[in-house]
Amino acid sequence: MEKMNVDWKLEQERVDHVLEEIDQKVKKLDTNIGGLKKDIVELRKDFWNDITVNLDEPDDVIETFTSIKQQAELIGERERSHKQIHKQLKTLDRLKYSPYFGRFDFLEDDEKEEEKVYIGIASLLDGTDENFLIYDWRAPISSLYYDYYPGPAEYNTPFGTIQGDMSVKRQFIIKSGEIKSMFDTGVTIGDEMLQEVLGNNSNTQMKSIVATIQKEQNKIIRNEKSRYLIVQGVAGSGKTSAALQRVAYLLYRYREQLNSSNIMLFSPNPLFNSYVATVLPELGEDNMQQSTFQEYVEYRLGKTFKVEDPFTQMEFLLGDVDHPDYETRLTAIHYKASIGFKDRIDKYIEALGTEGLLFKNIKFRGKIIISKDEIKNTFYSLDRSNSIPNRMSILAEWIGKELFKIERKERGKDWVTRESELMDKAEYLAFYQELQRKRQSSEETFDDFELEQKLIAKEIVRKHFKPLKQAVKRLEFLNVQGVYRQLFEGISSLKPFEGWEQVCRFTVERIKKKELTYEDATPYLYLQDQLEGKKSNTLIRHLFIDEAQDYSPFQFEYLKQLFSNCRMTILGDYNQAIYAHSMNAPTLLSPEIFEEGKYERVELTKSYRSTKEIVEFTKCLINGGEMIEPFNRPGLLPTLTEVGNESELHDKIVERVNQLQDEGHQTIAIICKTAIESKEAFDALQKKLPVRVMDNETYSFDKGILILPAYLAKGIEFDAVIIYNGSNDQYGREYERKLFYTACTRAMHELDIFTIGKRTMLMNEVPKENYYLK
Ligand SMILES: Nc1ncnc2c1ncn2[C@@H]1O[C@H](COP(=O)(O)OP(=O)(O)OP(=O)(O)O)[C@@H](O)[C@H]1O
Repeated sequence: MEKMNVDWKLEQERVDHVLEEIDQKVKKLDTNIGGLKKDIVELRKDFWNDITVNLDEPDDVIETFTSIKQQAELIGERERSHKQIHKQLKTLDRLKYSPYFGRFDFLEDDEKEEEKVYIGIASLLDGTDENFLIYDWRAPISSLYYDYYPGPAEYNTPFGTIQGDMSVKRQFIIKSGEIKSMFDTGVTIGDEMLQEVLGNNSNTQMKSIVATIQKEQNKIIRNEKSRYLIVQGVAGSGKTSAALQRVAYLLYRYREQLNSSNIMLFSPNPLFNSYVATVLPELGEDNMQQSTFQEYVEYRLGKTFKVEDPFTQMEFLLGDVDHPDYETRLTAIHYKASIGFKDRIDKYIEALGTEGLLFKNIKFRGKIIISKDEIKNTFYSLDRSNSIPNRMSILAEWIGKELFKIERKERGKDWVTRESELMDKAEYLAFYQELQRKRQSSEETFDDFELEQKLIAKEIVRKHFKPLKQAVKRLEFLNVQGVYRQLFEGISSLKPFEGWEQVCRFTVERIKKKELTYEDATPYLYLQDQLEGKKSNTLIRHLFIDEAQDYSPFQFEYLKQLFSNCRMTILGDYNQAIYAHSMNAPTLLSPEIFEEGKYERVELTKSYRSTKEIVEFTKCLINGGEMIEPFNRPGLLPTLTEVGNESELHDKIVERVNQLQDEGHQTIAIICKTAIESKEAFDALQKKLPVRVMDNETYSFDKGILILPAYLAKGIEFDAVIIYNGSNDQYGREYERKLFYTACTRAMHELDIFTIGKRTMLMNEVPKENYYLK
């Protein structure tokens, strides 16, 4: 105890010293930034004064141009430095609040002196710029902190492995420059600290976990070897957290080659996007690009179709089982997600190289000017050794030329004369100015009125042809819709399975109505891109896919093509595979869909989110749950309350919510099965509680009482979770097991299940002592 007090005093003195150093740095930077700001303001003010503008002779023009360029570069450079310093100041500000969270002492083999390594969210050098007062948590040496306990230890650097011996390993909680707690730790870092962090109330925004990264998570964060890193992690095991720290790590490790615009995160819904948006800025990094697969689909197909989103698909499948299309859809969803369907499309594409492509007539002013047959004949007359996309671009060029011929002929037509007469003053003036401009840059002379009329005609026709030409460039003459439909219309009459006819009928009917189901979106885009030869995205160099169990093998093939040079970090949990296509079928998490030797797979089995009691309960809800290991944070048993009717249900929920709030819980989620049930719950509860309902249009959430369907709660956590109606009527099918599990695992501290009538059979395997029957 005595020693600890002395240590504490010494450590606080060091913190004070570091804070002084930070202050010195801030002062220095403040002076620099002040000077820079003044420079920029003055440079901007004098921009034109310092430039010699002379446009008389070509040489002078070049000189003027160079002078402008130089001046602009000068400002640009100052502005970049300004931004840089601004960023440094922000980081120093964070360090000032909490300079570091860990320390270990390391004696490198063959060295005499032990180094005391302090770890924080950024590196800090002392006044001589030689010694590290703080090491960035991402520096090579810092990995020792996450990977070893005192004893022999080693770490990798770009120049080789360094070996040595670690002695002290210490953790700190420092707030406002004051050490609040300090522990010497052993095997795992931060049992005490984790207890403290995890015991806190949940937040509406995810937090960074740098101070308490666990060894197995560190493996994910620092992995550099494989093209595809697959992480199967149980609910609450820190997959999303590890993914975000990994983004920060990559940005640090490859800071010369990589910036935040080269990294993209695909997340399950827009709400999740905002939930994770603060983690990287908290670590002093810019956020990566974020999107959802659906956003991409909408961007590509939203103008052509009413595209169904995955939530609507889910509502359908969770809803009326007796719907006449129910079984057909289920079959279609499974098949269209599979590699079998992709193979079929690949064969189809091969055949399309010889026959079967469909085109659209090109019309101008209501008349066909190039017919679809003409286009088709031209396409199939092209050398077949060229790929379809190559032939498509040759075809587009041919159409472009044909259009130009037609365009020229149109100029003399009556409609053009009429239009030129109808031109209003403003339009005419615009044309006239354009002509003047052309006159300056052209050899032609325009004295003649007739010539001017001709040019006006040319401009009018050009204007009308412009959208047509642009559409041709976008290959819109190809009838992708028809080609896709044809797949289900008997051209390839091979029946892959029983019930295929119904799937065909259903698909064609939908497409005719300009509707595209979610399961059709990926195959449709795949087919389109294969025919058109879409270039893959080269900007994104690292793609993160969270909730990867929601992606089908077909989607993965598609993503691989879309991001062909990209590394991928793929994270998910097969026990949370709640979409129909991923149930009892391979998903993006399944090793068999990856090429041997190209991927690495990491498993996380420890759950950090929920109390031990909640994890012991939820692990019994799924098959194979034995391997889930709770982090040892004690709490109360989950409860089960059976009631007789809805009004009793609402009374009990109100009572419980009030109690939870009194206990200090700030985010309380009432989780329903579907959006429809959420709406009903909201209507009933809103008179009695300040509740908010969330749907797939909700982009962020605040603390309080929330009602939402389980599929929207994915990836997110709450202090307390109330299952709205966990009865056997609601969750009576095997199909709903993973949904129920996902809902229950959102709880950090408290889980209460209410049921009208008999509880769900999905709880059959849960031992009675794992919950409290009210
Ligand atoms: N090493 C850690 N230190 C502190 N907190 C952690 C750590 N690992 C995970 N957590 C916490 O556990 C909770 C769950 O983490 P996260 O959401 O990243 O898990 P997940 O595996 O993505 O979960 P799910 O699949 O259920 O959505 C979060 O509150 C996170 O902050």
